[in-house]
Amino acid sequence: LFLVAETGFHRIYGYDDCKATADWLLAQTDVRPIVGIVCGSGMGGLADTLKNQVAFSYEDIPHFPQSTVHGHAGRLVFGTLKGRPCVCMQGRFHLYEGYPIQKITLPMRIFKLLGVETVILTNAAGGLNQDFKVGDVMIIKDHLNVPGFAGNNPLSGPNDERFGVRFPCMSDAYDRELQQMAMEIGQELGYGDFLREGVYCVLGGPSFETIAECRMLHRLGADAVGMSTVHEVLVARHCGMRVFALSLITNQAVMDYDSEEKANHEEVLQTGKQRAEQLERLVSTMVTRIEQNNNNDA
Ligand SMILES: O=P(O)(O)O[C@H]1O[C@H](CO)[C@@H](O)[C@H]1O
Ligand code: HPA
Repeated sequence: LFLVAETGFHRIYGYDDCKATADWLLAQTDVRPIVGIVCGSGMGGLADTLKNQVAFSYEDIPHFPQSTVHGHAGRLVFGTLKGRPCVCMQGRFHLYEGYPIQKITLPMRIFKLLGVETVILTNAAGGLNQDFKVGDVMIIKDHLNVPGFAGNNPLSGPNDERFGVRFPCMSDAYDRELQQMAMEIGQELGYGDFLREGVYCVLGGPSFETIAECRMLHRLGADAVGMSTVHEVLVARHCGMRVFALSLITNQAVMDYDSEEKANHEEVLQTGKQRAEQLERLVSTMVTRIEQNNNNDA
């Protein structure tokens, strides 16, 4: 049994497996989602705001990985946000959980085959930009893919043209219209004081960064650092979905040897709770304004 589980863990799933999972899900719900949402650490409350829910535990979904991190419930929730059909991952997967990088991102391809056109990703991140405060929400405008520098890219391996091209462009990874829309909605909702934009840097984790690493990343142009999202963005863009992503700055990255601060996951989850309601309002308002069939040129 152990051997079977081990083999399953490392198997790379292809188009037919993704299609089988998508068809399995579509057979069990009438919801036909046009927006897919991924909840970051401590931000799973977003999924609870969906109406007319049909929810699946990850362990019941064929080929789906399991959530292993506190703050990631492990449920795929279908439903509507202000009348718009959505699917929401209440819990995501990370490299440090030990999954192959292609498996972490498998849900993006399933989203695509469910009919999703726009993906909204949220994450918890450490603030590197010295102007950022804990509780700030950073609209991601670009990323630094550090694991990718070492060849750790979910698009490595044979390319299946049914999903996308061998060499996808990433200079337009984060949809500019959606960034603009988020800024406008944020202003309307009175969130201007804590709404920022910037560059997100992904690392492998699970250890938090050293002081020297934070200083280096900041100098390289990163405004926030985390352990997720970028892999999902690469796969979502590869198969032509529009992407919007935001980071909740849950802690200030430690950049100073005199600091007594220590990064910890409890603080990350706690900050998530404090901003939960505003994040939910921002995302649900965005969903109501996202037009259908906007990604045909992608
Ligand atoms: O990126 P999300 O899933 O929000 O989680 C972030 O929070 C955890 C660390 O506290 C890491 O997993 C980091 O990536
Ligand atoms: N570093 C990396 N990942 C994180 C952090 C951090 O400081 N905070 C939340 N996720």
